[in-house]
Amino acid sequence: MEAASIRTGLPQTRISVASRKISRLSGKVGSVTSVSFLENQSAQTSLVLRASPVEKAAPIHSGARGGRRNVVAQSFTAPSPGVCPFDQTSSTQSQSQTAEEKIGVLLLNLGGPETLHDVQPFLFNLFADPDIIRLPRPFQFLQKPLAQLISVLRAPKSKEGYAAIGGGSPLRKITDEQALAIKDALQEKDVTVNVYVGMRYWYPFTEEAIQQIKKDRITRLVVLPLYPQFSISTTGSSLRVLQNIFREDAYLSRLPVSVIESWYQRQGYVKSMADLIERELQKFSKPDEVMIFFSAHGVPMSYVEEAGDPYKDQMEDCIFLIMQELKARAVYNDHTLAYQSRVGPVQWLKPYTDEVLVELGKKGVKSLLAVPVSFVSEHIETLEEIDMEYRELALESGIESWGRVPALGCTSSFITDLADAVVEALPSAKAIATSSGSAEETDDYDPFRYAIKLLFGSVLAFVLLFSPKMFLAFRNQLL
Ligand SMILES: C=CC1=C(C)c2cc3[nH]c(cc4nc(cc5[nH]c(cc1n2)c(C)c5CCC(=O)O)C(CCC(=O)O)=C4C)c(C)c3C=C
Ligand SMILES: [Fe+2]
Repeated sequence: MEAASIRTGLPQTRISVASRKISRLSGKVGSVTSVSFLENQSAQTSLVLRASPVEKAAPIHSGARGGRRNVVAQSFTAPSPGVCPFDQTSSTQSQSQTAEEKIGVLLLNLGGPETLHDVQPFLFNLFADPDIIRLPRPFQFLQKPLAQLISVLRAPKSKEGYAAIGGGSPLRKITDEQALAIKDALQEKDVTVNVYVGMRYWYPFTEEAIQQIKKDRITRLVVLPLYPQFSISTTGSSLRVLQNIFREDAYLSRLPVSVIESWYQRQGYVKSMADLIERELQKFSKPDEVMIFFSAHGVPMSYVEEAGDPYKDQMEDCIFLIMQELKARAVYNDHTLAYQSRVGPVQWLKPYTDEVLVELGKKGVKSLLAVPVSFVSEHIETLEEIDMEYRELALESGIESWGRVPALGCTSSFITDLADAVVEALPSAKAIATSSGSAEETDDYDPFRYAIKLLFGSVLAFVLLFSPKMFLAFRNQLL
């Protein structure tokens, strides 16, 4: 698989700015772009893998909140001959490396509230993320007060959504299942790994996963965000968290790491999506007359136009590849792409899913197959937004026949492909270099300054947001 098939959007400099010093690494393993999230990599820190005959089956722990372990699958042993050996470099470190190799795979995901009680604090974590609400530098001290306010305003609407899908997000359960499936798929390839789940906004948090990785003395780590396409708001945000944790820690900063930045371009993913689409099309009475409607989670337009988020380019590329695969199978349906789930009073990527559905209905489209394409598990936006809200809107707009492609979940061809991506990424794992945080990044550690900022920020946020005009603008968009 050639490097030329990888189209990840933007040149390194723009990505670096966009995702706060998350820099791309040169290495491209198969069709996966491997990245490391800190600068100043040194070949001197690469480690040698040695096969170990010892294999110890370990119990499986399902991650749980509040300090319970989030290793969803683990066992310690050496990689397969297919992965091993790695080239030994000239470093002293590698020469002294004799311990068995313990490979970790860290799955990154968004996380979701497990109960209705979790919804507001989950939303707070989400909106407190500077990669989700990107405030200009002078206003960054408003981040947490704003997050508090927006999460409280948004919570009732979100709760309704989560209540409609059973009272909580299924994300954790599905991600745990995917972790186990990836572990098993790797084991079938004779690669024994521990798989960890690190969520960005809810349990098990990424920080917990990293603590477990440290405890387990993992010696090589592959980071696999469960987002096919890269966005500053998803993969970028999770990598920023990792970057911050890794650079402060002596063990972690020496750990060889490979990050699979985006993988929508992998054949296994594209073919698995095409399989699902083909299968769902067959459920319609006239399959070739069905409009294939790709619905992606949106991001604010400014992410793409100002911050250089490659998400839109990657999404369009992804749809192109899936349609190309379908054409190769003689499936020539019309298709379209729109963006869903916008939040707040700013412009998001267009066209918007709801508006396109209405237009298609007006144009006389009668059969439509919705394909969620930015996420690989069922979640609130598939189960509630697409299956309930958009379905109803489509039927009201004149569409008579509605279908929806399920999320990939644990589809075996897809899981096998992710396992392949891990194997391909292993050789390019590189240790990060330690560097101290910038003034901006270490700012929050001064509790006194933090308290003053929080107080001042809260007052300002409330004054701004409770001015009738601002409040109404926000409220109308959030509720
Ligand atoms: C590729 C996927 C996603 C992108 C890009 C993304 C950006 C993004 N999201 C919000 C705001 C919210 N997202 C919420 C839930 C949510 N988001 C994603 C994925 C992406 N988000 C998923 C999979 C989920 C669902 C998790 C689950 O519990 O099932 C929510 C909460 C739900 C709601 O109230 O609608 C919010 C809010 C922003 C602002 C953003 C880009 C800046
Ligand atoms: Fe989202």
